[in-house]
Amino acid sequence: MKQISHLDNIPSTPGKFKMDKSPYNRLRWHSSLAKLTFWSFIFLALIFIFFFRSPSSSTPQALSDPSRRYLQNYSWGGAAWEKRVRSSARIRSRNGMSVLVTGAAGFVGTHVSAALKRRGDGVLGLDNFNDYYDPSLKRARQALLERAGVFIVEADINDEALLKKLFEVVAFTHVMHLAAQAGVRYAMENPSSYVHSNIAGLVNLLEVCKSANPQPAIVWASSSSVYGLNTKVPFSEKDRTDQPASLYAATKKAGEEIAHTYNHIYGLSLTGLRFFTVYGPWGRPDMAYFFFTRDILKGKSISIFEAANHGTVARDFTYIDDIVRGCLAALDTAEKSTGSGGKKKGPAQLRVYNLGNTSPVPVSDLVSILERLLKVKAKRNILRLPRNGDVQYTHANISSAQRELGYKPTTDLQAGLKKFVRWYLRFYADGKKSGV
Ligand SMILES: O=C(O)[C@H]1O[C@H](OP(=O)(O)OP(=O)(O)OC[C@H]2O[C@@H](n3ccc(=O)[nH]c3=O)[C@H](O)[C@@H]2O)[C@H](O)[C@@H](O)[C@@H]1O
Repeated sequence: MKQISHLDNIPSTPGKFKMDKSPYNRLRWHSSLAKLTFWSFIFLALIFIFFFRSPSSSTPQALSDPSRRYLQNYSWGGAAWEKRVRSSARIRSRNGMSVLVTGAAGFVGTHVSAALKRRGDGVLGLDNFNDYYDPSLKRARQALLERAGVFIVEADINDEALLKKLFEVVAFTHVMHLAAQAGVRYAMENPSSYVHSNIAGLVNLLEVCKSANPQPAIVWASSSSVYGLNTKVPFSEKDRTDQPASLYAATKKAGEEIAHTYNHIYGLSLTGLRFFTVYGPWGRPDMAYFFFTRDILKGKSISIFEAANHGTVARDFTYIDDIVRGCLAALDTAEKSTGSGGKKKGPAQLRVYNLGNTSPVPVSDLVSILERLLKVKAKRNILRLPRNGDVQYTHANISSAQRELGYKPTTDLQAGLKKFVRWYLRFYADGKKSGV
């Protein structure tokens, strides 16, 4: 009876479940309700399992699939957010430009953003702060830029809605596209992250740029790695680039072809810059000069690669300030896109330049310079160059950049590493940051 009195408290529902006052019917109604509750529970449980456990659901997949882990739900939008975006992108000098810098919390992105801001250009940063390397270094760069008045929007270049919104809020004249999955050897560990950022992300960005009105001019980071197995040195832009040695190089090469397509069809002005092993303060901890420094200081042995028959492995190491000057010159000489409003009005500029130092240095010499600067002897472990994407030698011919951008590198490896080491020791001085 207690149960019946309990049922009495259930509000009457119209139609099928209309209550009858007889005790017998009440019992029957009770059993129907119990069944209904039971089956509703099963139904809800199935829905829960379908949406929250199925492989197509975004939450678990975002965790298990490394290529999706950057597409988190970043919060953006709203009046205050738009105000910050506008203020960061506001031009403060005569003839200045308004630049969207992707990968702004990255090594090159931070330096380029700061340099643009210093001369009065409007700069808005974009970065997904992924954990390919220690995100706290990216956060420290972000803090540096914030003090300079550059706001970094936290989002992935694959986020179409966000990119569209940014172009609605600001009529960017230029895009400096530096967001990418970098690193040659990591491509064997996480290939999909290269496709996600360097191909899908690039296409998404170009799609939004081609529809923007006005269309911006785009300067973006390609790589010396596109020369791959090319043996003709120094590497000139006209040399073959159809033998990439790593998936990373292949995605950068694909980027150059994709750039051609968007230039051809939509009139986007596009300049690709082939960077040669860029190093310096605020650099990337996944690069050899950086982790050699860390490991030498820790007394850990370092692996130095050599080619067959003790062949020298060398790089055309290029100092960050030289690269920044090259990037700014590429932006300054970029012509307008010609497809604004959806109709291409004529051929648009399509360029590619080597930005190197023109003086390759063997990796073993790099280590000797570090030993002198750190005043610590390295524990050298000489290894045969693994077959994981590395090439033996890079050397840039920079005559095109010299002629057309006025590019002239001025910092040699000794001077550049001195600045890097000074920064490194100061940045990690408190012993709290690991350097990785
Ligand atoms: O300029 C480029 O195209 C590329 O430069 C670097 O790639 P990489 O030149 O391979 O730079 P590191 O990874 O710093 O290697 C520098 C040199 O040290 C050597 N190395 C690397 C790691 C190691 O443990 N031992 C070692 O001897 C490599 O073989 C290479 O010759 C960047 O990581 C790429 O993102 C960039 O696109």
